[in-house]
Amino acid sequence: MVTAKVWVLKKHFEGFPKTSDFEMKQVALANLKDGELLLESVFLSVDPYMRPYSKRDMKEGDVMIGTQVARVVESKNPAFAVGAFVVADGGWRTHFISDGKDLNPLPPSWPESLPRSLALGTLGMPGLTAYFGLFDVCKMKPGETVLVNAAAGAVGSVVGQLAKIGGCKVVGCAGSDSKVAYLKKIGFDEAFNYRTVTSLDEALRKASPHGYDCFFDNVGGEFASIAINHMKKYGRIAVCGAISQYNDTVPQKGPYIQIPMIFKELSMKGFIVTSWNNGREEGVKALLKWVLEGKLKYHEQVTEGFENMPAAFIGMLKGENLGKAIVKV
Ligand SMILES: NC(=O)C1=CN([C@@H]2O[C@H](COP(=O)(O)OP(=O)(O)OC[C@H]3O[C@@H](n4cnc5c(N)ncnc54)[C@H](OP(=O)(O)O)[C@@H]3O)[C@@H](O)[C@H]2O)C=CC1
Ligand SMILES: CCCCC/C=C\CC(=O)/C=C/C=C/C=C/[C@@H](O)CCCC(=O)O
Repeated sequence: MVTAKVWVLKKHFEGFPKTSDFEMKQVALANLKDGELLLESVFLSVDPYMRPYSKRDMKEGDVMIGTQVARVVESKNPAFAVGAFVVADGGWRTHFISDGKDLNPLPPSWPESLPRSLALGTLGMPGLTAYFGLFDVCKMKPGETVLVNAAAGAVGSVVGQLAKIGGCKVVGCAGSDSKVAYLKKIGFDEAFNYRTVTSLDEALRKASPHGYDCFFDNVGGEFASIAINHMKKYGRIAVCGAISQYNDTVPQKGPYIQIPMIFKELSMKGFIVTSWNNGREEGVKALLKWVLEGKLKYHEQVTEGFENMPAAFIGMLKGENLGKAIVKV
């Protein structure tokens, strides 16, 4: 009998999550039934969505939601051989049983040169978010100017590079000078540290005096309220996330956006990447091609040890990650 370690939400978050909000437990797994398979997590993802989704979708005592790259260790399901790797949404668990229905197999042709953890980042949900958000929501065109915040993160760093591949000028912001240096290294035309500039308004104007055609918003809040005034006429805003608001105990009250929306005749669209689940294969194929061509660089913030999942999650929310935050079991 296999005993899994799991992390449960001991107490709903109030403001920033604390390690005391989590509790590690041990769960004895039953023997496999026909059609089932036993999976062992190899890499686990920590993502911003877990913060707001935990409030909406979880009750105290539930196993934390999340995804992983897992290896098949035992199988009574002919579609999955022992040793195969899959992306699963098994939550924060070291081992779990699946009936095979909600698993995304990694292609057997996965290049040996690439870490399988990329299936949680650049070649997975965050990378697909950038891909579909930029091409289908922003509808960027060559020669345009693209703005992206949280630009050194899992989604933002892909957005900026895809925009460069698409022939655009790219402006990004991040929360440290080292992240800003990384952005310039991977090809951003302009980048600034939003925490240290004296004026966001001035920084946005200096980076692109004629404004922005596309704004890929990962942050929301005050930044978005200022950035909207720098949009060009007929600009497009892809509302991807609002991480500056996820940990609010009292909702922020921003300026109202109707005047610039009307005056500049802007388009603003919120989106969730799972709406493109049918396009997953197309997206991963395109992203993989660019990675193998060296046009799409990736960086992973790897935390070692299942016991460190809460710390990795909290660290990501506080900006301690460069690129995709993952936990290596
Ligand atoms: N709509 C969708 O389907 C999806 C939406 N998302 C959203 O995209 C955004 C980025 O996700 P992801 O790339 O996975 O995460 P990241 O890898 O970018 O990590 C989160 C980053 O957000 C930044 N951040 C945290 N707090 C603040 C704040 N108060 N103000 C400004 N920046 C902040 C930090 O970077 P910094 O150093 O720059 O502060 C931190 O590193 C999130 O809002 C997420 O919810 C992600 C996936 C799918
Ligand atoms: C409850 C309010 C939510 C407000 C918006 C918050 C966050 C947006 C966001 O970050 C959404 C992310 C969605 C991610 C979905 C991930 C998993 O469902 C599946 C990913 C597994 C995979 O296919 O790789």
